[in-house]
Amino acid sequence: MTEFTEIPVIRLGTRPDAEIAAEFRAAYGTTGFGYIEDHGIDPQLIEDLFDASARFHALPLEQKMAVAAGKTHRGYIPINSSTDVNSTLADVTKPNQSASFMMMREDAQADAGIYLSGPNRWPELAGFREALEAYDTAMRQLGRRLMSIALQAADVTNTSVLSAFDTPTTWLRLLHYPPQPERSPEDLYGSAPHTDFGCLTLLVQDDVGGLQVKTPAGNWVDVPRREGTFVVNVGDMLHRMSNGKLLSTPHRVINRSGRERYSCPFFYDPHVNTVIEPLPGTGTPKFPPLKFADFLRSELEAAYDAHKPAAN
Ligand SMILES: O=C(O)CCC(=O)C(=O)O
Ligand SMILES: [Fe+2]
Repeated sequence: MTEFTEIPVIRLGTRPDAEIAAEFRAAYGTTGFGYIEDHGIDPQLIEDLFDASARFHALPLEQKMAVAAGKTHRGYIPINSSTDVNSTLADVTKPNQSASFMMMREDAQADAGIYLSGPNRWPELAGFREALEAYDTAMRQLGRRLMSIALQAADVTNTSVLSAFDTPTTWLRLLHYPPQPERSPEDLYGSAPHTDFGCLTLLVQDDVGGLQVKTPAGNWVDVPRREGTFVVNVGDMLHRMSNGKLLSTPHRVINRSGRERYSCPFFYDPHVNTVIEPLPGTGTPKFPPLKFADFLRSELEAAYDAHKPAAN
């Protein structure tokens, strides 16, 4: 694998997809991360989202716990309630030092045949739901465009898998990282080393910093905010679909800035009942087929207290 020292920048705009796909292939075949600029998302939507996030996290704990996330993974996920024990990247024993609000796809009701389906849990906070829904709608379009580019980048010859994104699995996560004490233990993380488990992650963050990406040689490269861009990375499912051509790169967050840090990743994934396998055109399959729901269940049950089989 090729060592890297910085995160590449890819401009979308109105350039032909084939041109963008070539750059995508170069970036995601080596770093697995990129800054995507000229992406067409209205900056006002992002401003409103951060405003909604700050107002939510500032609520009294009791009000946040009133919308605590359960087995459908929607609502408030308090600090110290998830530990990346499945990580093969570090011996993770301490829970992540972050709290978050999770919005997923809005389903009228939970369907037993569709893992994680159900309605969102909304706090009583003026304009909150509206801000998240407007952002989610815009991001789905960008996610879809980037998925299509990613498939071209991986030489996929039959793109019928895109229909698995007609009813996508989406996760909009409003993360809050309190400052970690200067002298906190080495293995205490805002977010422990991990890879993302889905297809694409599109992240906006404030200017506090703390996100780092691991290089093949084991170095950690900082990924600071770059104005007007999203940090976009490939997850484990797209890695498999591309037959390993696009990389799902380990990353982590350590907030030793002394300041509060806010970030908002949007995860764009296929329907949970999709079978994930190397796609036509990508070569001799290096991965066996896998149902996305089965993979998600094992990941969430291992990491999140609310998903442990004994929890309700
Ligand atoms: O907060 C960040 O910058 C990254 C968060 C992250 O890696 C995740 O939620 O998967
Ligand atoms: Fe991540």
